[in-house]
Amino acid sequence: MPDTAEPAPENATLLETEEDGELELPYWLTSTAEAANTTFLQMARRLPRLLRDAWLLAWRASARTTAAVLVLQVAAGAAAALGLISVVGVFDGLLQAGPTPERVRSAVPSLLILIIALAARGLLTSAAAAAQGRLSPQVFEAAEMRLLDLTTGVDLATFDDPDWRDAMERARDRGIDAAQRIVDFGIDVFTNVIGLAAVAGVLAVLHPVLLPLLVLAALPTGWAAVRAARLSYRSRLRLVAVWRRQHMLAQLLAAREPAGEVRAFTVRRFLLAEVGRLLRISTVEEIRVVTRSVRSNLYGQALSGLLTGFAYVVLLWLLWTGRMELAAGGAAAYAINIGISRLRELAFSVNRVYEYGLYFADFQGFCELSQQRAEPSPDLAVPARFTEIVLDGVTFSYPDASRPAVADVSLTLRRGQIIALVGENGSGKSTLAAVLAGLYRPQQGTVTWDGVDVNRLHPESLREQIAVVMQEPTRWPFSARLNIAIGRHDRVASLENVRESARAGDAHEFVMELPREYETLLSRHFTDGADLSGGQWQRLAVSRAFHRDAPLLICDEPTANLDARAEHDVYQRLRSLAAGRTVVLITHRMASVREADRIFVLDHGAVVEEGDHEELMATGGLYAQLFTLQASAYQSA
Ligand SMILES: Nc1ncnc2c1ncn2[C@@H]1O[C@H](COP(=O)(O)OP(=O)(O)OP(=O)(O)O)[C@@H](O)[C@H]1O
Repeated sequence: MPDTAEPAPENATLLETEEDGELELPYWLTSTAEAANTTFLQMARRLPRLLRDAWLLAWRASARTTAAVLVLQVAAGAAAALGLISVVGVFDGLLQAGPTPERVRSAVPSLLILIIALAARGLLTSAAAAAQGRLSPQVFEAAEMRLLDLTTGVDLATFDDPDWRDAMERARDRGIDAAQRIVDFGIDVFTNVIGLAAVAGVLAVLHPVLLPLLVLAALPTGWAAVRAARLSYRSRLRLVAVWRRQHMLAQLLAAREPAGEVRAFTVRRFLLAEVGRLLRISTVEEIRVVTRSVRSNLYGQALSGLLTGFAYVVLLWLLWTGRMELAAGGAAAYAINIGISRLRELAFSVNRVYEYGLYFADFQGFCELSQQRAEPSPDLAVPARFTEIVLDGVTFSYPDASRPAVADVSLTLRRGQIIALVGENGSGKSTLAAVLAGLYRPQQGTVTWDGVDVNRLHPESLREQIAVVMQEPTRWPFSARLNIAIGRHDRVASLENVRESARAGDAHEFVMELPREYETLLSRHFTDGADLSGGQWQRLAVSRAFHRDAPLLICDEPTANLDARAEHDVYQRLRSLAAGRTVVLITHRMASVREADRIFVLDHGAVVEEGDHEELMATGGLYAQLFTLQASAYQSA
């Protein structure tokens, strides 16, 4: 076991030693790191932007509820101000000359206003809290939907871009939660600012010197709050990499798929130790940050306390020297008290806004990036049935790849043909199939459907015409029935339709043996869920493609996991299905390719041979070599 599994000493500030490369800021965090290494003033300038973004998010989630929260909070602030002003009237009444019953009587109207204002404030604050309670989950919902919408709206090649994937994972990890929190705390900031404005307004009316005194008393608390925010902001930034790694490992340890390997390779203790080490790092760091924040807060509060005391002394001096009425003095003391508690709450919510701002930046960064990468969607729709698809000089490279995966390929597919793509591993067959399926846009060359460039067609309308059996078909955690019917989810499918497709894909028999037949849930993650073998999943995928009933069927090794009999059956059906349709077949089983109308042999992304089986065998090239090799292997077996 590596020595990294040793628990860290309690007092070590592990993150400051930086011996572990993992704790250095990864390259993808550098821009956020710049944001964290900002001065006090720059931090202060960030606040309005964060609040504006929170406001936009809330407004998009529900304009009505957001407006309700704001109006109610402003009204509550106004009621609070009215309450404060009526305190002056109460003191005024009570402190005037004359017999006590007379004084009480003259204080009653103001007292009534005070009671009504306090009650109104209570009601308005509760209504605002209720509206905020409704808004918060709506923001979460909107943020999650926006993220998924943008994720699924980018073109497939973007998924191969590591920077985008990284941004996506960070946004998913904490970004959505941060979006919700930043709105919550943004509203709290607003609420406290309104409350404070009410207090400040009243103090300014009572005596102009009181307002600067309140601000002075607030400064140390504000300083402590921003300092604590900066400390935790920086520390979180440094911990993000550790958290992500710990989170990923913890998820792997709890997932079904790696559970077998975790045991078979006896890596349980090793992985637990690694998770423990990462947790320890963040625990030690968090304790360190909390200790320092508490210390700053203590200094801030103590100084604020002293300055508040000073404010009261000035107040007494104003009264003593007759510069202020006793009634106004009483109200001012009350207002200062409320103002200080408002300030404390404001500091807390500003702190939280900064904290969540870090993750919220991930969310927004990802949204911007994905909007730039969104798939273009021109209006032109594909004709219902095509006669010819032509690829002319098509070249496609993956992001950051040194050489193209498909290089200068020209070929023609006609309606009703079975086309086979063959070649060794990595020769570009799957990539070419994805280009044909309209999933990748070639950087050079054109793909035309009956003479129309696919770039001018709406991508979804193009894909409506295509059914694909992927090399690794998706195992949808739905019922067997829905796993097939999802091939045409927009069309109501009777069980009989689904059965027909299942028969065509050779899935019917095993589905009937499942505990609840077509209604069996195909996921072990749920109670009563069943799992299938690799070959059975593949048969379901073939059935799904049959069910899609599209004029172009692309099969990327549809039989790789099938036994010999199932493979034979599937190909027989593919052939009968090809009538009136075009089938593109990718397979390493050369015997299945034999009867294709046209065979294209790929090598390093380029088509090196083409023809039917006889023609290619006669040429004696790569195809003949591959075919003879496989045939002789079977014969000698
Ligand atoms: N998502 C990807 N990102 C980057 N490179 C990729 C990606 N997928 C494939 N490649 C590269 O593109 C080349 C062609 O791969 P492709 O999967 O098209 O080959 P193939 O002929 O289908 O292989 P196989 O027979 O193994 O399925 C390979 O060099 C591969 O490494």
